[in-house]
Amino acid sequence: MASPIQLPIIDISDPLNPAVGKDMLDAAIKYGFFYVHGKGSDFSAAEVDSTFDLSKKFFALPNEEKEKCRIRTDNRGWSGMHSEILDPEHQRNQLNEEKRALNFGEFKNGKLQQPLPPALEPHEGDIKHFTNLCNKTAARVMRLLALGLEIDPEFFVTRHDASRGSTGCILRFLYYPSINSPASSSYQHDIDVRAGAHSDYGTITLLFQRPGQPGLEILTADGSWAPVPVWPEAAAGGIKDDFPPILINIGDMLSFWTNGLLKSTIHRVVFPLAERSPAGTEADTKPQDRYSVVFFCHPLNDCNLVPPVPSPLVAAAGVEASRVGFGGGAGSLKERSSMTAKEYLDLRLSATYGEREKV
Ligand SMILES: O=C(O)CCC(=O)C(=O)O
Ligand SMILES: [Fe+2]
Repeated sequence: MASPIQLPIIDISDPLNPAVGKDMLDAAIKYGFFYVHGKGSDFSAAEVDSTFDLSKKFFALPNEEKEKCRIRTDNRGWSGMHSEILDPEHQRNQLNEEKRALNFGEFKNGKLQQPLPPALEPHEGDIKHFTNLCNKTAARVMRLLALGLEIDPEFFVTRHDASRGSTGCILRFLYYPSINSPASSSYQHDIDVRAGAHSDYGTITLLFQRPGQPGLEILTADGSWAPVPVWPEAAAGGIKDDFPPILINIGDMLSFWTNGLLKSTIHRVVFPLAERSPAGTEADTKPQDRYSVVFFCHPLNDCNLVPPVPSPLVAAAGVEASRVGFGGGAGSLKERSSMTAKEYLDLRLSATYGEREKV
């Protein structure tokens, strides 16, 4: 297995700094992944902590409670184990996709458009607040990417402005039980993963992780899997964050929209290496549950992704778009005169959740 990858950590406190935009763009082209410091983002450690507390509270509820908000075709709600197969070609064992998720969709007049279990109802405002912060920090990142691309810094922000219509944005709580939990006791490390290899569907994704709960890996250019540290070493120097830096990745839609210039990198979540040994042989290793909080950013539903982003860099890149938009069958940009964000997302979701309508 590859050693942990060292991704750049970017200070987004000034979202109109062109030099920072260039650094961010370089990382988006090279890795499709980078961190941003919590300092200079819109989040405080307390806001991140309390969101993880809420997630823990939700997943600890009895299943009958969670059943009330089971996920439907609109991609909102709770999914228990094995209801999402991200990598159907390679996953076959029952333990695959050993994760639980709760997806929150859009708010209208301050209200979520989906049922919540009673335990979460008093926290609807907190969830809205956290979603707003995600949108604000995403806007910083999008302004910087636009600067890097040498286009109007508001290009992406106006096309993601939820006050102008509906978007496919999702805030997601994830919970992966540890390897020692009864459900995962038949674990086989060569085929069992927590979340299968996939790329994200939207434009950018924000990922919040907890110290001591690693597991994310990205597929590198040489075809090996590289672990992505929760708290990268470089973060220790310079800016002192009080929660792990936020990991940002480019999704398929932004890759498609930039004609493949920005990279949508395949990633997965595994049981950390130290845990993948027979129980009892690694005395120091305490298997950990993993909680993560993810925000998938999507443009307005009717935003047209064709023609591509009007950047001289996109035009100059001349990427042949035969497989841009991995996984969704989006095909070549050249074959389509129009593709809205909603059409694109529907293509991706039907590939991942094909069976859900029958549940
Ligand atoms: O939990 C994680 O670290 C990543 C989750 C993820 O990649 C996803 O939900 O798309
Ligand atoms: Fe992902």
